[in-house]
Amino acid sequence: MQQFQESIYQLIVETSTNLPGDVRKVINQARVLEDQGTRAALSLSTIADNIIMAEHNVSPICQDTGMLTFIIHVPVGANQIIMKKQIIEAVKQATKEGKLRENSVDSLTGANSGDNVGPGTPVIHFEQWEKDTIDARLILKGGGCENKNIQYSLPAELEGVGKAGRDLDGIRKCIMHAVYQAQGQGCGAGFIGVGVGGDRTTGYELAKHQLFRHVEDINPNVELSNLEDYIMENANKLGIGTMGFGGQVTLLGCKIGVINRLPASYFVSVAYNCWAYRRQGVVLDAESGSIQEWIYQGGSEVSMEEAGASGVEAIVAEAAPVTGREVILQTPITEAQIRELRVGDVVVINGMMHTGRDAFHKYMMDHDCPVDLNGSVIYHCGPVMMKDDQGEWHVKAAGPTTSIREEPYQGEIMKKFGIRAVIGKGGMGAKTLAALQEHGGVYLNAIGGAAQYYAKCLKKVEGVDFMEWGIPEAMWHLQTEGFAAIVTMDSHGNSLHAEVEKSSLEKLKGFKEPVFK
Ligand SMILES: O=C(O)C[C@H](O)C(=O)O
Ligand code: SF4
Repeated sequence: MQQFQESIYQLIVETSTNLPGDVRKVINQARVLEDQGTRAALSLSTIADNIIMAEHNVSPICQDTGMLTFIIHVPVGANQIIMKKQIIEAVKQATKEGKLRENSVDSLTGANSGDNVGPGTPVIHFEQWEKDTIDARLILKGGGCENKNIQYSLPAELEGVGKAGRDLDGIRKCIMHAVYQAQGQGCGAGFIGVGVGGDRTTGYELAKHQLFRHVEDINPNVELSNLEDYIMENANKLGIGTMGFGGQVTLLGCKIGVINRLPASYFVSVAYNCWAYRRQGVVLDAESGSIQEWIYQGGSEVSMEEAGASGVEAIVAEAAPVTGREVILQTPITEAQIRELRVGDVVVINGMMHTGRDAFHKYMMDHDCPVDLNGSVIYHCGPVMMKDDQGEWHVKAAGPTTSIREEPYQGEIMKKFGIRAVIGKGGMGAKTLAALQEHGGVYLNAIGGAAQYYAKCLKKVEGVDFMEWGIPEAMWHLQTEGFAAIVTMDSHGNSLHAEVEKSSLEKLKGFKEPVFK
């Protein structure tokens, strides 16, 4: 088993940096379906560019490299203790080399272990089988989409679709509702794995396991296969679209599995996965641990049909049909400049910007900030960073995180420090919208998961505060050039997120009548 650790390392790098072929194909299909020049089409072309960049740079597709979850099938007698040790070593190495973000955090103290290893992480499941090879699969499912998982206990009364009973039609309603409630916060267009039955734990486990199926496979259970087809056809009618911007494509895949349950329980568990659907697998020789074959089609075999222009040029070039407006802003930004902006405008930012996410927002409620934030931009982002031999930091991956988590604090923090713009993804709620109006602020939606694309715009790391919170939570001071994002909440009370949520709820109501009798 001399090569086992190296093979697992390769599996991690491939999973984090090269989106598999089956996933790429459906993203390409989605691009064809979306009307050119819309916000959704714009997002998809940025996503496609980002996939190409990650493969080329051998760097994380998304900065959130997720909960490392390994499922390993081994021949009878294989030494799982040694394998576990080697998996952990491979994880540490991949983290050190910037292929994974430091993502394992003490739940009570918030301390980051720094190497992705800690109680409960990484997740490793072993299973014995009769074959004489090892099958090692890995999924990297990020926190934002994990937060959009949902579990239903039937019967239930669900918003929009009404009563969901203990039958196939009840399951249908749960899934439609699950897609609706995710909106754009889980970086849709997404994939869902559904587990029917089990208890609360095994139901979710089954749901996550469905994400290991091939995108194009057909469910051998005819009833479930029909339901999967129904969901694929109809979930896209909700009009939520990529990033929740509205559009034709909301869901890219739906896989449903079933296991037995207790008479009293009827759970429908839904695992929501973002477009950055990172899972791969390898078949290994049980003697040497060397890779015999890859289980999912390699990313490099499916081209992403590079957009004509790439990066910022693509956003700017395609911006005109979206709103007709593209605004370049140099920080610090004035209130008057912010009041000019309207939902739909594309904003390109140059100058300083600062990252701030969960720890930052809570802390700043009753502390001073180490830097002057008047007229500044806060970026909801936990980047992947690497220090070079000269001790200088570099941004390796830096897409936005889900902004709604900062809803309790955001408005007050903006007013307290004079912040003019926040950048994130998925939108924010009524409290922030009111504060934007009162104070003169704007919410900019960046394309979730486009971590390579945005890293390229973050030219220089000027400094960092709060390193004791760990790399993702620290406050990074970044010099940026050509950072493009879309105004989705303005200072005039308009919110694209509120609009899409409202219109998709109306559409969801159209799915109330029974379909599967
Ligand atoms: O933690 C992150 O960087 C992002 C997270 O996966 C999210 O979607 O909010
Ligand atoms: S930021 Fe978006 S793409 Fe990245 S892990 Fe979170 S949900 Fe997925």
